[in-house]
Amino acid sequence: MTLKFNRNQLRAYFVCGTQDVPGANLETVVQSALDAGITAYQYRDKGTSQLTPNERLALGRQLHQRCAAANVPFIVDDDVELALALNADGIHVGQKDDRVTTVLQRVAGQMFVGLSCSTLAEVAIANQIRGIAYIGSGPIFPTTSKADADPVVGLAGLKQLVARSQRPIVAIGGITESQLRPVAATGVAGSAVISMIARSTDMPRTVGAMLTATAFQS
Ligand SMILES: Cc1ncc(COP(=O)(O)OP(=O)(O)O)c(N)n1
Ligand SMILES: Cc1ncsc1CCOP(=O)(O)O
Ligand SMILES: [Mg+2]
Repeated sequence: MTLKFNRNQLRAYFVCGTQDVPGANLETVVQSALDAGITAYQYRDKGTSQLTPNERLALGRQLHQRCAAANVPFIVDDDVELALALNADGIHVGQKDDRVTTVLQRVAGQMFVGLSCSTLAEVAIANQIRGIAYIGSGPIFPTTSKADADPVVGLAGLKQLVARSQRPIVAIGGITESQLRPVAATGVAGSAVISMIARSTDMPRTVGAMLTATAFQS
């Protein structure tokens, strides 16, 4: 049985793959983040990842087990067949991935679906599609973690997207601890980050700051 979506899962959303933690063990990093209190984990293994498809599947099984033990949703990025093979709790797709309507039909209610929207036009279209659980919007600030990132949205742009969206929005892209409160003040349900957690020297403090910033959002 997969975990059902609720917007509080977006409060401290960790996105990470092997490419983001060179020289480290992704399982160890994710377990530390779970112990620190993340509310969602997205398995986004791509780009310079050196894993074979079978290795990616095997690692995904291990990561899902760790998330399940912590009652934290395990979300797969992009790859519908991998998400189904892992019985993931959710999948996240972007505007350049499989069409979200196709993904919704393919997963047929087996998992929740998140969609990337970085413009008002994309949000308006998403509002018309039944079944989308949440929206990921960004990059809010410049990022070095995604080579093909869209233009920077900024806090003012994010506020406009929140006002237009009928689904909860999680902000992503270049978010640092000093920006958590200004990001939360736009009305988003939370922040999704790679570097801020993956490179943290004090994960309990970092994740705690994410949770504190969104403490009174729900
Ligand atoms: C929570 C969240 N928001 C946005 C993204 C970006 O997705 P996408 O635009 O498909 O880009 P890639 O991550 O696939 O490079 C995300 N992954 N998660
Ligand atoms: C996956 C993704 N989508 C938009 S920006 C981004 C990268 C976020 O990484 P970081 O938190 O290190 O900027
Ligand atoms: Mg994608």
